[in-house]
Amino acid sequence: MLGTDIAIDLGTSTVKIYLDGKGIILNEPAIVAVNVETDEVVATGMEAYKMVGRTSDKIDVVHPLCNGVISNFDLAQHLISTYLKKISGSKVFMPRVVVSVPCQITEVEKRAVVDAISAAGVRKICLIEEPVAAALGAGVNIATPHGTLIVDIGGGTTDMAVLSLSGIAISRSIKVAGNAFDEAVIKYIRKKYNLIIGHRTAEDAKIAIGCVYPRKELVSHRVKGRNAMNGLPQWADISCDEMLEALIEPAMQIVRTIQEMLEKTPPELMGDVYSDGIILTGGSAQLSGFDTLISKKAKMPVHIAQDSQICVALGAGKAIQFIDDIQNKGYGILNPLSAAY
Ligand SMILES: Nc1ncnc2c1ncn2[C@@H]1O[C@H](COP(=O)(O)OP(=O)(O)OP(=O)(O)O)[C@@H](O)[C@H]1O
Repeated sequence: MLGTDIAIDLGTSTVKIYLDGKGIILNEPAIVAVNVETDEVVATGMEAYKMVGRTSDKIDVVHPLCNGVISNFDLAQHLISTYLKKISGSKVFMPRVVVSVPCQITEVEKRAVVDAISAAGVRKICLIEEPVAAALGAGVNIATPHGTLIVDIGGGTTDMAVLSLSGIAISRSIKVAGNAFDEAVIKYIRKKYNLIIGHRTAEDAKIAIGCVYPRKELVSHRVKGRNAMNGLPQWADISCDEMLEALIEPAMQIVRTIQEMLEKTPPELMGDVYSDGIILTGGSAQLSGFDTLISKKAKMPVHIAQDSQICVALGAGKAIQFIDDIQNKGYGILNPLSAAY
């Protein structure tokens, strides 16, 4: 195991780890449960995820990453060390690491990622911007002289970029993605039914029947919670049309950002983008109708990448081959686009 290279997609919702030569070997929630009185970690990952909305006052379930960046340094460090120990077992493990980060994060935010991973004991760290990793993971041939528009819709952020031979021609990152959709469902159900539901219930409903474009199937989903007026248990059967009403606003924020980025895209690259279309990656790209909505509004074809939720981790894994390009002892941004030339 000593000398192994790995890639980490340190996401807001999930952490994925790619082992060189093996593929994705870990895909777990980015969640930690903490005892608020003793500050002791009581559960990590899937175990902590099962506790969401079901804990006593003594336990706090925390997401150490918020909107794609580290918001609780100690817990992020704990999360990373736990997962690295999990994949290495009892073997000595000093990997070189490629880690994906949202585009447009600050130097301080990058430093936090590097420090949190370094503390787990690694030999070298290289960062890769999420849209670049997503493109590689989606199987885009970056060695051709072609403009590609990639939109990664994750849990905390939506990162998008037009990639060209020299790297990222233009990019945008907004804090609207899966978590914002869950919040929108919670708000809608509270307003319409006076019903308070938890985050997990909202996420389950979104995955079960959520859509951002009218669906043909007439399915419904039961959500259970607490009446906001009398505090008694209550349920409601939610339809796809209601989910559409709840989710359309955050979805349109993403669409407007794509349109605004297209307006600023250099004209030479627009032709490629218009003929090839947009590639969607990330877990939230699977939300029903997202491809159709974007295609109608941007007036171009839209394709959802295969295994969209693990594209960034797969692409960061493919970028391991460029790790020797970064010579410095600290960290550097990997740019496989320019490395290909
Ligand atoms: N079938 C589905 N339909 C709709 N949303 C889904 C589906 N499957 C997963 N999701 C959503 O995808 C999101 C997680 O996606 P992903 O793993 O790409 O994000 P992340 O890497 O953790 O976050 P980020 O890149 O923003 O830091 C969650 O909000 C989850 O609810």
